[in-house]
Amino acid sequence: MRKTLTDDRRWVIKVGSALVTDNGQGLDHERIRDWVRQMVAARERGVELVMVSSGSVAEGVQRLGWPERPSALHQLQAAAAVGQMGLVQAYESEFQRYGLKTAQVLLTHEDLADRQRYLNARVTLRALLELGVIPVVNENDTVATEEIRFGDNDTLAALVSNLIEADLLVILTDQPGLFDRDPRAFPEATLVDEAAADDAGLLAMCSDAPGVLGSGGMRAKVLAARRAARAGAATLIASGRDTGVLEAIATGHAPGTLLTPSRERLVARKQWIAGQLQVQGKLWLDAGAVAVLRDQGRSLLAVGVTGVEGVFGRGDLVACLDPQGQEVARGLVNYDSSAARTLAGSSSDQIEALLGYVTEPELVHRDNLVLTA
Ligand SMILES: Nc1ncnc2c1ncn2[C@@H]1O[C@H](COP(=O)(O)OP(=O)(O)O)[C@@H](O)[C@H]1O
Ligand SMILES: N[C@@H](CCC(=O)OP(=O)(O)O)C(=O)O
Repeated sequence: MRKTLTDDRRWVIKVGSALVTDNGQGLDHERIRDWVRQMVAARERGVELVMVSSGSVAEGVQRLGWPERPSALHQLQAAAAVGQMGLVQAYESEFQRYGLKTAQVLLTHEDLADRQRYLNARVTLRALLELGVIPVVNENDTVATEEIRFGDNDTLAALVSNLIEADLLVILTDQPGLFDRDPRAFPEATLVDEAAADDAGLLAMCSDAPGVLGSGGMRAKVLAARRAARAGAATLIASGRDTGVLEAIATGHAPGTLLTPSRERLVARKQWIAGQLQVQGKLWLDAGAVAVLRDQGRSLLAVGVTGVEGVFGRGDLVACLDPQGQEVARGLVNYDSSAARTLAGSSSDQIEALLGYVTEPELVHRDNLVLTA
């Protein structure tokens, strides 16, 4: 029996490019009007809402009269700047019909990687919710270069869910939900009704390829559900083409695929660590270290480290890999990369003799360590 979502009080609703722009033909005002109507109804039942809307590039391409989506970054950035105007205009005027205000929030990966800016974004979003304003979030595509992009708004929506501690992330897309195989290639694929967000089998069901206008495909949505689950949120993947999909959530008959959290909600600081997209280095662990991290929630000591990769400073984010190279955890490291190389394999009481100083007895303290596998 599926968990009902009727008690969820804070939702993030993400809509994909193909939906918002009627498959790239231009903003689908009718559909936007219908989502807004349903969101307003949810608000009246006491739900707080943040929207994450894609579509700036697809809308910009259409407005500029280009025959297809360009591949050059500067053209994508220009298209995003043009299309974003259309997006905010559409949401603002639809919500205005109900006397509600919207706020444009454009975020980059760097904004959320930096702890101070992350906290600022959190305060702002929460202030907007308190003011009864609907934040409409997108990636700040005009300044985000290839290396620092989220790339897909599913990831961004999951991080926004973490920022506002949402109960529910709704990902509206052009499919009725997650199928056991890509329905574009396998018409006989069947819809998954409910699963644990961290179920390892889910990723194998997804092809990486997005639709013509999307960017992350179903894989990005499953990964987003995992990220949201770490902060305690469930994710519903459903068709934005179904009329009444948001109303159905409120009445307990949500269509689509529900991916539920199976672990305890991480504390806020650990959510931020888990939400980071880029690591500065890697620590290879022996099997014993993997076991104590995973099963006993202990700190990582240098004695369990067999190799160090990358150049990083004290306080940077590093990934911890098992002997097969699979990431098992990530955390903020207490020693820089050259000190970590010196300490690898040694016990904590040797730190002073090896380095001439001791900052901490652990390489990564458990308060700064998050299991990711
Ligand atoms: N197992 C799967 N179940 C459903 N859709 C899948 C699956 N694997 C791949 N896909 C594809 O993912 C696409 C949705 O991703 P994407 O185009 O990025 O959407 P959006 O623009 O809404 O973010 C679908 O059109 C579908 O063809
Ligand atoms: N920031 C980009 C988002 C691209 C994107 O993630 O698209 P989608 O996979 O349709 O959600 C835009 O607005 O075009």
